[in-house]
Amino acid sequence: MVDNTDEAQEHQHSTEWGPIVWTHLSTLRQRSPLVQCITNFVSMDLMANTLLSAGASPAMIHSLQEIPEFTPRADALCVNVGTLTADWLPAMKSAAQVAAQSGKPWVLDPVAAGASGFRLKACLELVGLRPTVIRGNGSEIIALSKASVGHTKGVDSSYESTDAVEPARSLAQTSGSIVAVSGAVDFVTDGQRVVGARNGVAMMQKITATGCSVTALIAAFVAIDPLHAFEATASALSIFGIAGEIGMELAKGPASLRMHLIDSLHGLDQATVTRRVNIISVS
Ligand SMILES: Nc1ncnc2c1ncn2[C@@H]1O[C@H](COP(=O)(O)OP(=O)(O)OP(=O)(O)O)[C@@H](O)[C@H]1O
Ligand SMILES: Cc1ncsc1CCO
Ligand SMILES: [Mg+2]
Repeated sequence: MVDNTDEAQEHQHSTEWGPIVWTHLSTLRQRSPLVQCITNFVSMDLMANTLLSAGASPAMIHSLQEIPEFTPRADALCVNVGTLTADWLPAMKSAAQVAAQSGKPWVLDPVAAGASGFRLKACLELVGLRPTVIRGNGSEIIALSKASVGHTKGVDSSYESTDAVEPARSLAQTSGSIVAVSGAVDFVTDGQRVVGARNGVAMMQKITATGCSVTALIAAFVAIDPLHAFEATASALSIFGIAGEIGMELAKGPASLRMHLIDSLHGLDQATVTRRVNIISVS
C-alpha cells in the first residue's frame, strides 16, 4: 500500500536528494575547484578554511590589476560586500564581468544590503551583472527584492527565512539568478521551484561569517556543476548544515562549534550525508 502521509512524502524527497548531495561533495573533492573570493575582512579566515575542508581551493585575490589575468583561471568567483568601501567596488564589478565572459559561475553575498543607500545601490548594480546565485539572509533578500533600505539589524537578519520566500522567488525572476535565503530553513529558488534545506543548528548564527562561508561553498559546488546551479546550491547549504549538526554534538559553544564544524565538513562520508540530508520541495 502506498504511504501518502506528509511524513512519508518528506522522507521520499529527502531520499531522492541524498545521492545528489553526495555526488556534488565527492565530485568537489575529486576536482578541487579554485574559488576566487573577494570578501570582507571578517570572513576571510573562516571562508578559506571552509573551502579547504570541503576539498576546494580558495584564493582571496581582490586587486583590480590582477583580475584580467587571474579571474579566467578560477573555476568560480564569490563576491561579498560585507566591509564594502567605494574603492573595492570596481574590482568586484570587474571580476564579475570577467567571470561571466569566461563562462565561469559567480555568486553574490549581499551582506547588509538594506543597511544603507550606498550598500543597496552597490548590491543592485552587482545583481545587474547577473550572478549565477545570490545568497543572503532574510533581511538581505527582502531589501534586494524591494530595492529599499531598512528592516535589518546591520549584518544580522530581522526576518525569518520563511518571510523571504516570496521576495526570493520574485528576485530570482527579475534577476535571472538562483536565489538562496539562509535561516532555520535554507530556501533555494529559481523563480519557479522552491526547496527548503532543513539541516543546520541555531548556534551557527552565533559564529560570525557562517553565512559568508556557505556562500563561498555554494560557489565551489556550482563550479563543479554549473548547468545545475539550483541543485548545487541546495546541496552546498545542506552539506554545511550537516557539518554544523555533527559539529554541535562535540561543541561547548560558538568557538568550539567553529572548530568542530570545519573538522566535520572535512570528515563527511557517504553514509552520513545520505542519512542526514533533509531537503524538501516547498512548491
Ligand atoms: N535557526 C537556525 N537553525 C539552523 N541553522 C541555522 C539557523 N540560523 C542560521 N542557520 C545556518 O547558519 C548559516 C548562516 O546563516 P545566516 O542566516 O545566519 O547567515 P548570515 O546572516 O548571512 O551570516 P553572516 O553574515 O554572519 O555570514 C547557514 O548555514 C544557515 O543554514
Ligand atoms: C560582522 C560583519 N560586519 C561586516 S561583514 C561581517 C561578517 C558577517 O557578515
Ligand atoms: Mg551574511
